[in-house]
Amino acid sequence: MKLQLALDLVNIPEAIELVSEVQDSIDIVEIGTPIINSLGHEAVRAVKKAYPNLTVLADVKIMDAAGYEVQQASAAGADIVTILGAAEDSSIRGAVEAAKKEGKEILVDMIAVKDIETRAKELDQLGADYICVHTGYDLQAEGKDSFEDLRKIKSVVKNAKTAIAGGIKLETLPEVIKAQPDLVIVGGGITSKDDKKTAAQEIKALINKG
Ligand SMILES: O=C(CO)[C@H](O)[C@H](O)COP(=O)(O)O
Repeated sequence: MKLQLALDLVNIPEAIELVSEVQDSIDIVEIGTPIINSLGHEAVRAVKKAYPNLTVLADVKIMDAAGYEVQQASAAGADIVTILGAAEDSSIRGAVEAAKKEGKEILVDMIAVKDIETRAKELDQLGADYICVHTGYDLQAEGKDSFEDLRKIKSVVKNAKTAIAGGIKLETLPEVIKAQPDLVIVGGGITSKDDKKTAAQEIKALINKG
């Protein structure tokens, strides 16, 4: 099980500083959608340049023109690029093809997908590298989580790695670990803490215990 740190509400210097505190505990750093929407791929480029050995995920949440979008994110230094599970099959195929060509990976974000099991089966067939259940901020505010969705995709996905995101913190991690995803994505559970290094270390230690 790997740990991905999601950076959503910081600027580029803050992102670089934050990663320096927690880099020993994380496997992947995500440049979140809000950063890319406001600062563009420059944020991906800067973090990859600062940490060339760290796997960088660009959370661009692609919905269309997927081959082109994957190329752009890859050129900026992303190792993993996200697309939405609700996108057309042709877009998913375009993303997977472009990623393969560049030696990168695709993470499909299942946010807002209603029939999680059926779509996860299809995405698995379409060649997604990761399928990620995700409770976005708006549903987190309503008290929702993705634990049941994770169990559902784990039961149908045969080839892709599985991931979970959305409001995960140390206290809820045991529930996540029970379902054994390949990747656990944590944003606020680390970034909102005063002592981010310790928060990341505690989360990583629990993940390592499995
Ligand atoms: O993709 C996102 C929001 O759309 C976030 O990066 C993801 O939800 C993880 O952050 P947090 O742990 O703070 O929910």
